[in-house]
Amino acid sequence: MTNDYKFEFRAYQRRFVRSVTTNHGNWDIREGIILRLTDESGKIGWGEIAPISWFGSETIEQALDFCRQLPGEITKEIIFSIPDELPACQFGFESGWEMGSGWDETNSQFAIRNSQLNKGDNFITPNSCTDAINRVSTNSLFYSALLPAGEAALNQWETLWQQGYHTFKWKIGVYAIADELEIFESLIDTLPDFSKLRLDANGGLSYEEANLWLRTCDNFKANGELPLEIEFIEQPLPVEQFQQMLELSTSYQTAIALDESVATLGQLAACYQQGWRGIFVIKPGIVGSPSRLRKFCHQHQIDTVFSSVFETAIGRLAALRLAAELSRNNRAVGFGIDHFFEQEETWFQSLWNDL
Ligand SMILES: O=C(O)CCC(=O)c1ccccc1C(=O)O
Ligand SMILES: [Mg+2]
Repeated sequence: MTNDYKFEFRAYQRRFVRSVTTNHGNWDIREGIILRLTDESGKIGWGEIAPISWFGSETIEQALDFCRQLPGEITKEIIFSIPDELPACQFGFESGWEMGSGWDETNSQFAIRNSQLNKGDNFITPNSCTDAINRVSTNSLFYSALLPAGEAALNQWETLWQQGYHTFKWKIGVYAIADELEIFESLIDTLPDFSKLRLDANGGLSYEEANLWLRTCDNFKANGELPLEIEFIEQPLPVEQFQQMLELSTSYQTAIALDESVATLGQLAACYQQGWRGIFVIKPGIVGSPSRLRKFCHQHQIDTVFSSVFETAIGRLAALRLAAELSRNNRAVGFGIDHFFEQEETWFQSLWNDL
């Protein structure tokens, strides 16, 4: 058998049920690429390329250009030599290969802890990805749910709590800090005991604001009145201010998680080299090559939180597989279903029906 795979791809655009609001503004439509690799024995692997250029990955146009210049038949060598400038492509192609003909190879190399993905699972359709997700999910992972920014969080957590979420993430740095601190106090007062709260600033705080948030969180903790835990503040400062975040991480009790700063594997390695031993948010969809991510995580026992890039079921399965395999410290994964897309059942059929 040769090393050749038939390569097909389709670009997609999907509207979020609800707009995602961060300190960068509103995000309404997810654009990405679904790819299919078929080997000579007919084994199929689906992959997803879901870039977030404002977060440090390639743009959707760069990813499309890359796909368009490839021939209709590609090799494993091509898949494993995609340049680092295209991290979402590295993820999409490599995980597509793993799901198809690389499935046995990667599963024997890296036993999937508790995930109960069946050997012989045949991912003929994305629906089978969704089935597999349910098996990975219910068996080994806790989920964090994303709350809407601002006051809307106060009305949203309860529904999510009833759905079984106990860890919540709330975006900060979106509105004036005085207003957000006030909402924060109400949120803390109303969240049930033993819930966990993550605050994500998306790099949108000033140094003074970051200190104020950390001090406020530390005070809540010191007062001991919190049966709820503030798990961490995520990416308080812009990527360029790494040294300040390093300093903040040693000055406060409240933990800091880097996200934008470690968007790609190269950045992650650089932050580790420069002494970061706090939490690393890993978004597999844009971090780059899964095999190199595995190698890094096995070599350096870093504290990780795995997180979605709001991909569809195809990228989500590959990302959750990595999370189940590489997560430590039992931290909830940021793959809440809060911003799911419209027309979940039919979009794929219409995307691929001309093949
Ligand atoms: O991490 C999570 O809990 C949910 C995912 C999330 O917040 C996110 C999703 C897409 C782009 C950026 C981010 C972010 O963490 O800032
Ligand atoms: Mg984040």
